[in-house]
Amino acid sequence: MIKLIQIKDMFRVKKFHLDVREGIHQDRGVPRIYKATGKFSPANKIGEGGFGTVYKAQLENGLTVAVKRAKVDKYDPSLSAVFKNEILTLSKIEHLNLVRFYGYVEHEAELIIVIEYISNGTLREHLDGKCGNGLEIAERLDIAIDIAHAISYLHTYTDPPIIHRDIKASNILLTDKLRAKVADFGFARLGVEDPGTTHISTQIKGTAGYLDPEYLRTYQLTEKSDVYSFGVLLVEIITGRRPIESKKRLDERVTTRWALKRLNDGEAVVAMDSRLGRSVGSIQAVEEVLKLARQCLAPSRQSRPSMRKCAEVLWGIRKEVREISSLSNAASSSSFHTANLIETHQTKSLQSLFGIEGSDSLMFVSL
Ligand SMILES: Nc1ncnc2c1ncn2[C@@H]1O[C@H](COP(=O)(O)OP(=O)(O)OP(=O)(O)O)[C@@H](O)[C@H]1O
Repeated sequence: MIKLIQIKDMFRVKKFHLDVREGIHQDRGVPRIYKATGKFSPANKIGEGGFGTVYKAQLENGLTVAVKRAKVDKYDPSLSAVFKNEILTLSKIEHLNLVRFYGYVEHEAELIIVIEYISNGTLREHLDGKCGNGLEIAERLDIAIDIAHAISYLHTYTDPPIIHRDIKASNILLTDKLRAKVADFGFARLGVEDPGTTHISTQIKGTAGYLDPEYLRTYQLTEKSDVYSFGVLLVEIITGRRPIESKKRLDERVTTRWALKRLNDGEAVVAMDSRLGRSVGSIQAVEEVLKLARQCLAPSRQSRPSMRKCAEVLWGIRKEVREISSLSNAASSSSFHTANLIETHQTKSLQSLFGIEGSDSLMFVSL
């Protein structure tokens, strides 16, 4: 029988470790996953990553899930290592803005992870216009805040902290209500447990364009490497561009460098995604988000804010945008009111001038 670890069970870490140590040889789990995915039918395929293929599946109990099937290669054990790492990390976490883990199957050559199915594509697909109707500034801010909450949770509220190491727009899944869920924990690492230690020394993992230069140089990994990637992601959210745009002019190829130059030259609006509506609120938000990105992208990790601080700054920006938009709504409705008053006044004056009354007079005025 497929082992679908219930959410409440996932926190019995001891039980999970036992499962991992002994392995779960669920010979009957595989047929059930075969059935749920239509024998891994291409029609049910929803994505392909470097380490496996993702399928949409319907379990017997009616639950729709995403099934990630590892590309198991006996000559390349690193593939299954990435998968097992993802299982281990997913089993330790639960947060509204992280993709939910249901269970896994390991049997002979099959290694399968069963996770929550998120229906609305990735953030990158939305920014590319392949999904959805284009994201407005308020939606982009909400998404950035959701991601900041998810990473803050990983850094602050798990013990030991978890460093994701692959924060990028294609790893952010969106729900129908445009809530963001961080996915893909294949590269995640447990952070330092000992308060006297500042970093972990480890080989470089991640995606080009999002990688912390200090980690690249020193092989020292801390939570601040995720903060750096989050800074790249913020620039991506604001500009709509990918971190590396190889077809652009030389000075525009590295998006963070180009966007921060625009910010430093006092023309942040130039870096704003052309699909974003221009308003006082959105332009101000773009500038403020780029300022936060600039801090996240500081060359030295000590100068970067914590993810918690990033979330707080983003809350402040969202609050300002809401205030500006409600003020401008109030102003436009009050100017509408004033215009109405003027028109009524003019109507009355004209009525008295021409000695006419009723709806004809209104027609006359509107002519
Ligand atoms: N839980 C899910 N619900 C819906 N779609 C998903 C889910 N997980 C992944 N996908 C889809 O499958 C694609 C591949 O996901 P996967 O995590 O395997 O790789 P990736 O992050 O795109 O690439 P890589 O692992 O090489 O960085 C995603 O881009 C997404 O479109």
